[in-house]
Amino acid sequence: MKKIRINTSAPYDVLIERGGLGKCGEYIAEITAARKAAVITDDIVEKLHLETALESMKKAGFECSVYTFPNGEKSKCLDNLGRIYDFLCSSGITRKDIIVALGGGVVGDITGFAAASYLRGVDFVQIPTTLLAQVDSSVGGKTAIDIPGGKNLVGAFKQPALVICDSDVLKTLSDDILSEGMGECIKYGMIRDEKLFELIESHDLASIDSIMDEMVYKCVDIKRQVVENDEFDRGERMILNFGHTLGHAIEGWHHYTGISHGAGVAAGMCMIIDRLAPQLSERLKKCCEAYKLPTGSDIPMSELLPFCSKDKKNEFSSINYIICKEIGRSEIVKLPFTEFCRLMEK
Ligand SMILES: NC(=O)c1ccc[n+]([C@@H]2O[C@H](COP(=O)([O-])OP(=O)(O)OC[C@H]3O[C@@H](n4cnc5c(N)ncnc54)[C@H](O)[C@@H]3O)[C@@H](O)[C@H]2O)c1
Ligand SMILES: O=C(O)C(=O)C[C@@H](O)[C@H](O)[C@H](O)COP(=O)(O)O
Ligand SMILES: [Zn+2]
Repeated sequence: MKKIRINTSAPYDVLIERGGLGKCGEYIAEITAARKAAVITDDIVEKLHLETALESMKKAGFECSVYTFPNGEKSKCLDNLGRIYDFLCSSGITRKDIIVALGGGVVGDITGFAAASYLRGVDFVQIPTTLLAQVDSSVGGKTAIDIPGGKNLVGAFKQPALVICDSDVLKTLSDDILSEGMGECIKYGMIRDEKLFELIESHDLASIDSIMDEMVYKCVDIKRQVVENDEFDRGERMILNFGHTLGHAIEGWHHYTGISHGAGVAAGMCMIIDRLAPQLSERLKKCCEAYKLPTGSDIPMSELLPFCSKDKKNEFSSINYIICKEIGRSEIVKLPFTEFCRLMEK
């Protein structure tokens, strides 16, 4: 097993272990005195992996109640959040109990926000079951839901008490969902680590499993460094948003149904690189293509820019966007929003 300690305001470990799901009860028992656990998942993960998790948790002495919701980004919404609060309330969850998010980024983000707000805060554990969730959403404490006005506009910072990444669990992912996770992995290479980018570009969707644990470890470790330096996203952490200014806009334009987050990020990275660092375009696009990710979007820029006006990186009438001039090196650029629009519409 590999362990990465995340030294944020509330420090915790990320465990990376094949077969870790079957030991989750034991690991959770080590970090909490809780006896009651509220497990939140979606309907696909429920069928594939819930039983393994519950068996282990019950063996470790937890009394578990389970809430399942329909899979997909549409569930990361206010209505579903309300139903989660009702579930936590009817399950008798107290501040001393534990909430477990078993699923992809959607389960993790909404469960995390419920844990941040229910009773003004209950400890929670992330058991990420998609590649995207293992390398990104389960670590760092950003929790959120979407509202019609934009992506992740309502949320809180709430660090999990533990993260358990089991790469065996990723074997049940379809190629499409695996590919979406690669969007964020490519992002890490682009912003911080040329060697990681080289490792990724020397593989493809069919061969990526052979370097899965190494890749997950490297991505989580980059996220650790960035989040430890800027937990609350006021400076350096914004680099983790590379590709997201336009990516989130594409997701919003599609009403959170037509395109996944990881695919949106890939398209967003390619679009900004095309315009502002074209010398990197060919290499980035080739890498995205190897993982069957989009390298752009047909949506007119004029229809995407209104979504960018709601970006959380905005300050007054300026936007902070992320650019890489070289692979492995990123910078944050602050520009008046009108100037950003002019650059994007070129
Ligand atoms: N909080 C953060 O820092 C952060 C970082 C990146 C992304 N996100 C958010 O994460 C979300 C995207 O996460 P995602 O890509 O995991 O999407 P997701 O949670 O919707 O999962 C994608 C699909 O995979 C299915 N699935 C999950 N695990 C599976 C498994 N092991 N086998 C088979 N199917 C499985 C799900 O049921 C779903 O249909 C977005 O809402 C995005 O905004 C948050
Ligand atoms: O952890 C971060 O910081 C990130 O930006 C990671 C992103 O991959 C993730 O999609 C995040 O949820 C986006 O955050 P937001 O603040 O733009 O909503
Ligand atoms: Zn993301």
